[in-house]
Amino acid sequence: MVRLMQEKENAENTIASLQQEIQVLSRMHEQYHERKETEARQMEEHLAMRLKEAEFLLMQSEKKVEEIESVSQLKSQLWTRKANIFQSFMDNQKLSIKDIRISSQSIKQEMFALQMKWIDEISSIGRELKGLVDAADNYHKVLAENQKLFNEVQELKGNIRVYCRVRPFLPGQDGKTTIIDYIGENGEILITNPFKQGKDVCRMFKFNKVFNTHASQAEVFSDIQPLIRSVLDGFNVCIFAYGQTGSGKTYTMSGPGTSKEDWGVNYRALNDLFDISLSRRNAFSYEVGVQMVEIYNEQVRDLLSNDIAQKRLGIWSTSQPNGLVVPDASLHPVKSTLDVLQLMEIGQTNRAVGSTALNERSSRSHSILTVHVRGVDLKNGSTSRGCLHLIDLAGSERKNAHVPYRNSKLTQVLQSSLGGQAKTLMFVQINPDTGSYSETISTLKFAERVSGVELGAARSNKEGKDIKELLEQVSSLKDTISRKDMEIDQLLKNKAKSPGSSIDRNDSRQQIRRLSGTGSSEAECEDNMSDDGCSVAGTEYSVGGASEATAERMQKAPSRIARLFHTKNGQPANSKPKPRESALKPPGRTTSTGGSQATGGSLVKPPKRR
Ligand SMILES: Nc1ncnc2c1ncn2[C@@H]1O[C@H](COP(=O)(O)OP(=O)(O)OP(=O)(O)O)[C@@H](O)[C@H]1O
Repeated sequence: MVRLMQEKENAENTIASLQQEIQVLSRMHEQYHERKETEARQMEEHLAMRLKEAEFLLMQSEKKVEEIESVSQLKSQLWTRKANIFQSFMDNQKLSIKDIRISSQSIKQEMFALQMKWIDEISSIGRELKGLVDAADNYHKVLAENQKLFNEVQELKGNIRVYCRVRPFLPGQDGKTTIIDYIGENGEILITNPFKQGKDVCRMFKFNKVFNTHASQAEVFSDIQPLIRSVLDGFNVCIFAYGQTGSGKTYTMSGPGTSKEDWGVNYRALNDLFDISLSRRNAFSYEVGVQMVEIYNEQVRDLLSNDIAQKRLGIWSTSQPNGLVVPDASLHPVKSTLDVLQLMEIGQTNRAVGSTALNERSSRSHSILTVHVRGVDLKNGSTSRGCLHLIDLAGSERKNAHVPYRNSKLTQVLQSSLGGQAKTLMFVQINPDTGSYSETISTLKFAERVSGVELGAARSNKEGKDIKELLEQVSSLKDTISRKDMEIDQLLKNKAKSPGSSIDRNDSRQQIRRLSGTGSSEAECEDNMSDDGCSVAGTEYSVGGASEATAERMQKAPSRIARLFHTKNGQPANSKPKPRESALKPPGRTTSTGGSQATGGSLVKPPKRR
């Protein structure tokens, strides 16, 4: 029993401990269960969230799939369209290539037909060309004939032409009264004396043409164009404006501005010169050179020289064979109007540099632009030389009273262009203001005298082949003569030294010359020269190698010019000079002094003795 009791007790202890264990285990189980539930809940929540996210992502991917599907659909449509376009382009290209092939075939056929036609035409042109060559042979003859006729017309118009231009009143001079009463169609101009009344109040002048105040620059130039043509035909032409200060000389010669409408005679003349030379380029080749000098206080200065402090330039009595009257002034070759304009600008600048008061100086000095033109006839090789003087004169009232015109440097420089060989155009500029009445009348009187002077027919400086040969012969003869002269002098000296000799020097010289057949006697020469009032006996009038006709002209021109300026001094101008010795006078007689003393033109010659 005890044992049983013991066992019972043990069993009861075991049961109690087991119960305790069961309790502990059940508590642990409950805790575990609770924890698992909590975890399961958390997991559930987490899974629910993930589910939502997955659903969202799914939705988005579905959207994207839709988008991609629509884009790819669009792209595929685009590509299909492009493929269609490309296909149609290719089809078109194929068609065009077919067309091109067809047309190239037809062009080839046309070309072949054309070639055949050309061959026919070329052979017929060849025949026509032959005819043209024959006609071209005649062209030169017709051209020469034309030039002759043209010059005859020019001669009929006279080789000194005087155009009068009336300056309008300037802005601000509206109330002023004009002294111009009437301007006629045929060059008449009637001037009223504002200080007189009754009869003799008006005075009529007549010139080749009178331009009224409204005349445009182009109108004024239109009558001058033929003169410019003459320069290219080998004539010397001189254009200048004369008038009191402020009467419009510069306006007429240079123009008031640089626009084409404003261009004065200078620019228009040069433009025409180059235009005409261009139009003749198939028949003639021209070389053009320019000199520009200024005459101030009777000194000649080169306005185109680099050396500003130029020395006084010498003037040649007769122009040299190259046509230069002032050979030491620089000569600049030019090819276009622009070249000349640039040189003129340099000239103006040099004028300004050399002057302290430019305005004062420019209205007291003359500036002379000389354009030298040498032409060669491409067909027969003959040459011509012409020069164009464009002159900006000093104001007429500013001229130095004690320098007579015929002795002035201006007339010496212009000798070859005022003589019988030249064509001269003078613009008489007048101011319509009553205050300028007396100056205007004296200007018009001078111009009237100038327009009455007859210069004779102008001649061109042409040297044909035969003339060239003659010139060569003449120059070799002149050499022979000068050698003989030296021999004669030597012989005479020897004779004079030998005792008992009493030879009349002139007689023996004439005898020897007669024997050698070298022309006129010296006595005759001296007679003629003194009779003509020429105090520069022994002056050489011939240009090296001038023909007889030229020599004759050279003799006449000086006298005419002397008369021109003679009349200016109020003396009669209608007596004709006696013929002088031949121009081919032996150089042994020549005592040419060069510079201003030598006299190729009568511009330095004293008036004829009466
Ligand atoms: N035909 C014209 N029409 C309009 N204005 C003119 C005309 N002629 C001259 N003039 C004007 O008159 C003024 C004087 O002219 P310009 O300078 O040409 O005279 P000038 O005779 O050359 O004088 P100078 O002897 O001082 O050089 C200028 O203002 C010019 O523009």
